[in-house]
Amino acid sequence: MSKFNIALCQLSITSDKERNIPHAREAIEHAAQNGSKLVVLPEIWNCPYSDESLSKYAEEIESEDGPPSFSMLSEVAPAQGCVCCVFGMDGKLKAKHRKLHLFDVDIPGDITFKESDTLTAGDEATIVDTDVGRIGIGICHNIRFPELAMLYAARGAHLLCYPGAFNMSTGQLLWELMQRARAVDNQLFVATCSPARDTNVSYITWGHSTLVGPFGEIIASTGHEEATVFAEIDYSLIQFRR
Ligand SMILES: NC(=O)CC(=O)C(=O)O
Repeated sequence: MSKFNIALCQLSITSDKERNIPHAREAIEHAAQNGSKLVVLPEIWNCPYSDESLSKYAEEIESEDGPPSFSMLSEVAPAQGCVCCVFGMDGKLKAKHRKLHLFDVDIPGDITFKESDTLTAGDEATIVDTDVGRIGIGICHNIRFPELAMLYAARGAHLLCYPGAFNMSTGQLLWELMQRARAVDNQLFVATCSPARDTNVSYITWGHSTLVGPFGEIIASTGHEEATVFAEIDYSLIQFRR
């Protein structure tokens, strides 16, 4: 498929996992019913982005007793005929990306957050062939590392997908810049998807989920509220730009 529609579901996320999962499902169904063949969800879409939540809400995805987030994605992808990054249209998990560069930040008087207190970094790049092209996967902070995007480009990726949750400090400075830089460095598409902003939590996300084209051009974007960004990807533009 060299031309298709993508949806970036910038979801509102609460502390209630039992609400977050059906809420995400509804957004995926809405996106697919409006013609999207690839649906991207935010980083950590089933729980709040905080050190205390990460292990509490985590799921053992290999377990046989139906981890709820995993099961929902595996059911909805074939039911709606779409790829939910990275569940294929057959409902099978096509790839699993473990965040390579953890986000540890300490800006005095501004933001302190240390993912390495609760998470272990992955050690592999993740590139996956899907019905909607070859996709390189990164999670949030991974977008700051040009080498990873270059590696994906060298391996023939058409699109880089970064579910992410930049915050109010680094988001304003870097979110758009990083996406456009990775796209233009490598002349491919870059899609990002953030949670919607919630100002009542400790880690406030920037939002602005975006699709960028191979010349670094913004094709579609949104603000910080809950929204789905719909856009068309046309891979023939990649050749045209090179
Ligand atoms: N939350 C992240 O992983 C990254 C981020 O906010 C940043 O790099 O800035």
